[in-house]
Amino acid sequence: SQQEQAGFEERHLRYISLLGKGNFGSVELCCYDPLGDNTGELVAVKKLQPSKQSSMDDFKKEVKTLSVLHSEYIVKYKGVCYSMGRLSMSLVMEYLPYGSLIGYLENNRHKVNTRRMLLFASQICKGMEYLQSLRFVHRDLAARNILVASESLVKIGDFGLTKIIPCNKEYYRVTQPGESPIFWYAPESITESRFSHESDVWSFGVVLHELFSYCDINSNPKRLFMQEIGHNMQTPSISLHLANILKNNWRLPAPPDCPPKVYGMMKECWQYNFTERPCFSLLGNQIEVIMQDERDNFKG
Ligand SMILES: C[C@H](Nc1nc(-c2c[nH]c3ncc(Cl)cc23)ncc1F)C(=O)NCC(F)(F)F
Repeated sequence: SQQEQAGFEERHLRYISLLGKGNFGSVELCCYDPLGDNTGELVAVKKLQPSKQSSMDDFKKEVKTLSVLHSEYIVKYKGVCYSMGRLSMSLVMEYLPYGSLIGYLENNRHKVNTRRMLLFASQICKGMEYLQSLRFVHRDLAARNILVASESLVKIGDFGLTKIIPCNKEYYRVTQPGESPIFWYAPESITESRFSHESDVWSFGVVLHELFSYCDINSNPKRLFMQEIGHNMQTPSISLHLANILKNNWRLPAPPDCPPKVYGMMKECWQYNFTERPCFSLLGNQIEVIMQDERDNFKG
């Protein structure tokens, strides 16, 4: 849009409320009202906390990533807003009124049945398939990073850790440890910092688990893994323990009332050997088949 070219002017951005905080800064709900007559539009503004230069570089990369992504299953980038004389910048995105998937599932358990969850899962799958087609590795696929656009549409909403896989390789190796969401990480990501489309598939399996657990705090992946690890505390670091139990083939248990075929799909995503994990297009097809079964059974 012409707005993207021009950029958003800070003086027309009116703060409404804080939507949430991340380890980068915060996201605020604002009204962009250049005419000053309240005909403006609601936008989500991601403000970088004024900190070390590196986060500004990461932030610029995130803006670059988001600005090339065009998919109905990915939150829309609208532009940037410079302030403090181009010293600080904010990322302006579409505002999704239903909020993050975690909050939505907690408050709408009654409205979300198996078919609705499978619809959400297939949309996340399609978003990831699109991301993979551009050689992006998300590295932070989790329910907390999925946004709800409507009762029948979810979008991938955060690309803070997304990296591009170099052309001559099939994976991305990170150096900086940062805030690692290790309970969503594939074993090779925990032990070798190796990230790939296959490690994104592992995380997708964990998102499926969160979905079918209604993001219930008691079945949160971190809590379930820590319960398992807690029983055999030996090595000092949690990530080594986690890698250990995964190597010994312990996996998150099936969520209550989870359809067996869906739990089977999770287990496929959690194959220890990344070459044996399904790809997103195969997962997308499997979900469509289960959705059809659910429709048939539903008719009874
Ligand atoms: C830190 C911010 N946290 C939150 N954001 C929102 C939100 C509602 N509506 C939104 N519309 C566009 C955006 Cl970008 C965010 C929201 N709601 C609750 C939050 F805790 C965030 O970006 N979370 C990552 C992701 F967006 F993927 F959920």
